[in-house]
Amino acid sequence: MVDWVVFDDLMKDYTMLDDIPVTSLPRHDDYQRTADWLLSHTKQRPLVGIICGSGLGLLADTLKAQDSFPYAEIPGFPQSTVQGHAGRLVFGELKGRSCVCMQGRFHMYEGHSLCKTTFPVRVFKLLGVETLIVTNAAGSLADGYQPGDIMIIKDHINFPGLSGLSPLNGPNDDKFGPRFPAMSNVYDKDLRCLAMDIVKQMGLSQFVHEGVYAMVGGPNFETVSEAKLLHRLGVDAVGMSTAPEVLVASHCGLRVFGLSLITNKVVRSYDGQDQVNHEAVLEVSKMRSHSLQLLITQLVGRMDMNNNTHF
Ligand SMILES: O=P(O)(O)O[C@@H]1C[C@H](O)[C@@H](CO)O1
Ligand SMILES: Nc1nc2[nH]cnc2c(=O)[nH]1
Repeated sequence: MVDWVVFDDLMKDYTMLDDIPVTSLPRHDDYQRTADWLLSHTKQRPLVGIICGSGLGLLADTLKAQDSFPYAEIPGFPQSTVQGHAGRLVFGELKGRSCVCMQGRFHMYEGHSLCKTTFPVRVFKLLGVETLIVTNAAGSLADGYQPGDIMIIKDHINFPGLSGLSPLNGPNDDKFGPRFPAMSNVYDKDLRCLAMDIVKQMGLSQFVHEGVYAMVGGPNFETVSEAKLLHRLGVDAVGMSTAPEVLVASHCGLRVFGLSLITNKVVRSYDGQDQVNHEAVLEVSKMRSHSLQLLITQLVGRMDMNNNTHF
């Protein structure tokens, strides 16, 4: 079993762009062992996996017939350290459909390697999950977005990925997916259309957009010049997560749907006193998390199942 304390110790001498010590990367058996432990501790057989972003963990509390496990009790699972991320894996039903929900995710800025931040996604795959729903808190660049709005993610720009930081670095495990996965249609179009339909029926169209999410490394928020750059590049919302999870999910054939909750406008002017902070991010997440929960619940209830790619 992968021992994350020993793993972190081994990794500390390596910058992420240097040679990663291949022998210390998690292997298929490590993911399988964690999945087998979970399958032997719950009767749920989830087809949908959900990753809750900052302040968005309340969704997990709405699952029916729950079995929940603190990350610390799950063999091989990493631990989360960020406020607003409870650190529990919750199994249960939404609209009668079996789901597994990460109440708290892992971020690169916590000091985790990317294969560690995405460890749960491959465990989901081995549990039988077919569709991954990712959520996050994000700052908006797009004109017309307001704090409290929801963005259906159409595509992403993975800045760490563009500079060589990928959870898929190292030998490829063909049991999970191909060496060179395509990413051109990574956010499932049918699910995006279905979500827009639900949004209209819920009367939320005014608050919901479709746009491009960019992942930056964090943990700092953007300088004004960085914000201007992101805006010019066509980024609608920026955050510090999601892209690596989506990459690993797509690599192993999971269908992906993503939502950003806009918690703040990214400051793009030197005038004014506006300063974003994590507490404000959590506050706004809580304010709108109910609409986000309803949207996800409806989506899970209406999505078709058993139709994704298997390797
Ligand atoms: O886990 P997510 O991406 O929702 O968390 C966002 C990005 C940072 O971790 C944090 C900043 O407030 O919120
Ligand atoms: N990078 C980044 N992440 C966020 N998460 C929530 N708000 C923000 C933001 O403004 N910038």
